Amino acid sequence: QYFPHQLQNLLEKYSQRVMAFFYPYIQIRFNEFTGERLTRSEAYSAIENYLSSTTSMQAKRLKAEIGKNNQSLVLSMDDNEEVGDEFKGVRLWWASGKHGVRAQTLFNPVPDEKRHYRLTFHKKYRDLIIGPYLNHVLKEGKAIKVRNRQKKLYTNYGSYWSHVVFEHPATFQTLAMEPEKKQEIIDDLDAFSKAEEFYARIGRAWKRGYLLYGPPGTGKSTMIAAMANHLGYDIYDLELTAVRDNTELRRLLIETSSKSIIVIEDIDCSLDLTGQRRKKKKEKKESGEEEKEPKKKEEKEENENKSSQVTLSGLLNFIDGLWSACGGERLIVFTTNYVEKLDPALIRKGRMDKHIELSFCKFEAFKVLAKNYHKLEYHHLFPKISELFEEADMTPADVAEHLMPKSISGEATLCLESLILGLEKAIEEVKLKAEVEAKKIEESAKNEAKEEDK
Ligand SMILES: Nc1ncnc2c1ncn2[C@@H]1O[C@H](COP(=O)(O)OP(=O)(O)OP(=O)(O)O)[C@@H](O)[C@H]1O
Ligand SMILES: [Mg+2]
Repeated sequence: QYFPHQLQNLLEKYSQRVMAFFYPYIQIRFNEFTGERLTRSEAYSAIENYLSSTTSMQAKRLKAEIGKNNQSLVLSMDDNEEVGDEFKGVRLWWASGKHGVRAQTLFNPVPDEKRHYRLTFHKKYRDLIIGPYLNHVLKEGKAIKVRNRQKKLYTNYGSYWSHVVFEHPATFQTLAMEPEKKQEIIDDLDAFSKAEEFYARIGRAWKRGYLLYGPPGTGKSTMIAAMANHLGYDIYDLELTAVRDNTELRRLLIETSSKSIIVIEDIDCSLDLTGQRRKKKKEKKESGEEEKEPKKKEEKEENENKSSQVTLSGLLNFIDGLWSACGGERLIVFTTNYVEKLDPALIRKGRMDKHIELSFCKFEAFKVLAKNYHKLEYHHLFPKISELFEEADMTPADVAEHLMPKSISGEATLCLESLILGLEKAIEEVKLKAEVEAKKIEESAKNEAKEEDK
């Protein structure tokens, strides 16, 4: 009161400077609830996730909650705990705390405890921390959230998506495949999921197309599940035959969210996609030449078109058209049993970035299954099985069938013996078939010779 006003101001200013001199740290507070309407802050929850990965190692008092998928415990720092972190050699500290308790009222149903995180660091690293470090924290935190979130499986009934919780247990670890090939796919997926900046720089939509092909039971659908589990993406299983026309297709595809895999199974049979475009060309040609088609055929085509009018060009337009660019990070996966039947336009390079062949089980892939099913690293029957795999074509699905224990206490040896019988039978069948074929050819050759004689 006795101080002149100015003097008081001056004193405050200097005391702050003196403080700053002895206390060379900067503190930033991140409140849980922000804004006038007190919504939960995105930064706070990202930090919470980020810290959950490091705190469980460091902090001594933790809070545990059941995660959203009802399976795992999520650990976070308890109130008033502190943990350290390091970024490019710079030490910094995170502390959790409570503040400004406000009474809960009828109109203010926000919890009366308000939490915050406080970040402390030396002021000479101000630029490094406020820029790159906080960006890193937010990005990591969001990535962890995606990893922990519940994945969904969408299916279209007609023109609407409906979803169920996606809980397929398949992972790349349980997938039977040659190790190098598997690793190549995993690396490819990882590179894609981290390539946001790259795609932005080259000016392309952040998406990637895979074509999985191979005989039935070789693990195409299983691999899609493993991809979704690996990346934490949702799956949109698009049933093309239920989509009426291109407009509907476009609507469905616009409704898909980022971080998802759009799957079109059995692309060769889900539509007469392969034929339709050619048919149209033919029609044009024929009408140009003013040749009238027989009526019956026209009617038949009309009927076909009624059930589904999605065309190959409609699909292609989506794949590299504008819609695919709205909101990035999507994988598009086609599967087929007959790659050679597909229209070249659909699979030309640049459209489907990666072609993956899933094929018959070989010994390396079998070893993965033996490990999964029986925890076997080695067994005295392995050399024999290895030999048989050289000759036999058996799908992983069939091999898995043999390895499936027949009883709870199922013996590994029994399963392996059953597999050996199966492999021998497969080889036998191939030989028989070849013999029958040879006979047929022989006979037809004989017949031809006879006719020539006549
Ligand atoms: N490579 C594999 N690794 C592990 N299990 C496999 C593999 N391939 C097939 N299986 C097993 O066989 C079953 C059928 O496999 P899946 O449905 O993935 O085959 P697909 O290639 O999609 O066949 P289709 O062409 O008929 O759709 C699965 O339940 C899975 O357990
Ligand atoms: Mg399948």
